[in-house]
Amino acid sequence: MECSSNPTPLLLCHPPLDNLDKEKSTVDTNGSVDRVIAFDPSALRHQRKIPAAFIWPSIDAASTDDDGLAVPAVDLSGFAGGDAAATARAAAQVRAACGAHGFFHVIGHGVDACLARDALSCMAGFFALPRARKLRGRGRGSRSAGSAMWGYAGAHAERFTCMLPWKETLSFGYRELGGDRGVVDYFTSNLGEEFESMGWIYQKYCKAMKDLSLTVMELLAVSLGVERSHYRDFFEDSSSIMRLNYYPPCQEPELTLGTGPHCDPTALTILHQDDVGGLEVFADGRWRPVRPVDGALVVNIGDTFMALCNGRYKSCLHRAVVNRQQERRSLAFFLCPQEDRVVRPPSGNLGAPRLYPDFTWAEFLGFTQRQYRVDARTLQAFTEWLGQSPS
Ligand SMILES: C=C1C[C@]23C[C@H]1CC[C@H]2[C@]1(C)CCC[C@@](C)(C(=O)O)[C@H]1[C@@H]3C(=O)O
Ligand SMILES: O=C(O)CCC(=O)C(=O)O
Ligand SMILES: [Fe+2]
Repeated sequence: MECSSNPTPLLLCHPPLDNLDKEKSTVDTNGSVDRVIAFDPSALRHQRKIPAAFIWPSIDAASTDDDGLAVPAVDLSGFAGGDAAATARAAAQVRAACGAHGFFHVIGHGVDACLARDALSCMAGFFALPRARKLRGRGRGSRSAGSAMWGYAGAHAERFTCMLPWKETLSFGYRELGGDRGVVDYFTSNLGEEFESMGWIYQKYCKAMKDLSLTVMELLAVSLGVERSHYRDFFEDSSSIMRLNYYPPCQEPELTLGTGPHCDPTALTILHQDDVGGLEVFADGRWRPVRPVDGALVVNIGDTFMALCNGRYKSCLHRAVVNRQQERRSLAFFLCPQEDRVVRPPSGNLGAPRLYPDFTWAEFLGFTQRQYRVDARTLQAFTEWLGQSPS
């Protein structure tokens, strides 16, 4: 199973790489472009055709093969309980999946089923609000790397001019700090006091995702033959991104995409998708659905982990398609290193030569916010750009 071949080596509506200034790579803004459209699904619903800005090249859109991707269901309960045979089995499953395409399901993960259900269902209340109200969720205050990404976005129309994704998102940062109510505060200060209970749901959900991602980090270490706590320790002070994705039904789903083809630049993604389906992975030269499995969460390796394991495990191209009939919801928790931590593989058995230079998450995040690449080369392009830039 190979995921590296590239269906569309395209760069989306952005300035060329050479125009980038390394000094500015850690700041949080994305040289914004003229706004072309306000994504309001309730108004767009009444139009027969979708606006041209949402149309993707036919090579990208709607080429789904029905052949679902084989993703193992990795049971974490035995591993977490210290069972040696269960650990060996889980590590072997993860090794095979991550060496091939980087996607697997986790079951027996210990995330409270009611919390997971509430986190998926309560986002409906937010996305049903009038657009002006949702825009209050744009976020304010934080100057940390990536904070330009925080808040509500309708089709990213304020960032891009063409090939817009057919989705609305609400994004916010997550960091485990004393007091642990950063998410609640984000909701109440940006959306209003009436969003406090929703804030608590995501506060608890993010904590559950952080704990789960550290468990997965331990399993990844075991599977790679690295000291068990190595990656867990690295991500203990992580500063992650939580994103709520809402994909409205679309009258011309074969012309557009909910999320365009990309590799997650982050370290690890835990995706909780509803039962509609839409996630697809580019493996063995075609787009293959990852079908929803009740109670399972989808985990995938991102570019930053690929660098942390010197390319042993793959960060694979994926996307989300939309459909005519049903809205779809997904929750993505992106585990990211603390901004200034240096990303480098552990010395020892992951071997030389090094495939990627040292970098920090702040540098890489800044790069991705200027360069959204609809191909599998983001990390490669970043590496080349770092090499070219004066240090
Ligand atoms: C660091 C990130 C940038 C994106 C959100 C997280 C992880 C994945 C990235 C993204 C989903 C890749 C596809 C394009 C994108 C613009 C999107 O459709 O949302 C990306 C995110 C982003 O830059 O906001
Ligand atoms: O919604 C999905 O299924 C995938 C979304 C995704 O890949 C992302 O947000 O990075
Ligand atoms: Fe993704």
